[in-house]
Amino acid sequence: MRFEKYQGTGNDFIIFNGLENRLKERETLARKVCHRRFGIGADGMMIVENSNIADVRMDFFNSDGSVAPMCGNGIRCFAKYVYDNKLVDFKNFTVETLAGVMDVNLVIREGLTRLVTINMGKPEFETSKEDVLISNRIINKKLIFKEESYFISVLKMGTLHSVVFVDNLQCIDVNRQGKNIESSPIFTKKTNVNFAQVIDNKNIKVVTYERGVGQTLSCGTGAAATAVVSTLVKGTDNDITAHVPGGKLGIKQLQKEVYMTGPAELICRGIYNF
Ligand SMILES: N[C@H](CCC[C@H](N)C(=O)O)C(=O)O
Repeated sequence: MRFEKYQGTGNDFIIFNGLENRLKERETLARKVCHRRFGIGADGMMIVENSNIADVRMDFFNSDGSVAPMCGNGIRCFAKYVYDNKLVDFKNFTVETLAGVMDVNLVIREGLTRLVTINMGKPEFETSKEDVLISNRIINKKLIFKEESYFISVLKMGTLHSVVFVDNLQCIDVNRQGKNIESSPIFTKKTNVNFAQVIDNKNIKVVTYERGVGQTLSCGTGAAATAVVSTLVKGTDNDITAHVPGGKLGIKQLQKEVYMTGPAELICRGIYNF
């Protein structure tokens, strides 16, 4: 099967075209193709499918094979893939995801996609019992996970995110502490975890421990969720830069909707034996 591998601020993905291959056992395929030794290696896998409500549909899988409703870095790479492979004719189009229909806009320079802007929609602070057991609204609440206390905010930005602001990210063991929160029993289907630090009114730092993946170099929906909490709890600007280990993402909040702008790059393409 033909594949293309992309990265967006260091979050990397394998993309298959479901329109040319009827892909079965997709969760198994995701686990195998994302494996860093026995597969091609990636944080996630996306499959292009037809949609009745948008120009195209994106099915997203974490590297452990679990399905996730949305992926911010992934949808930027997905948008570049469908445009460059002429599956859509315009640089502004819609993508159906399990989190709803997203508007994407490609910034093309010298015929190449340089940046992609995604309207991620509105953040949801009211979480259901389906996601969080203890309360349906957690904003800057002190909670204890494995005897360590955190001021945590929980929201849906396409997918479920927990945000913890700290004074110094250097003091956080992202893998250990991220895992403790990600797999806490208060989250019925686990959570993505973002540790963040305010640099100034227009810049924040974010490091993410992703549900179903582990620590990544970047998480687009996580950066967006963190920017929203930063404005709410820390009073930072509505238009900021999120500095992630793999690069930078622009996050703008406008009339309650959240727009993310960032890069999407083709790494390679080839044939995957499955
Ligand atoms: N890396 C993605 C988030 C994937 C979310 C997934 N890990 C989940 O289980 O929700 C992003 O750039 O937004």
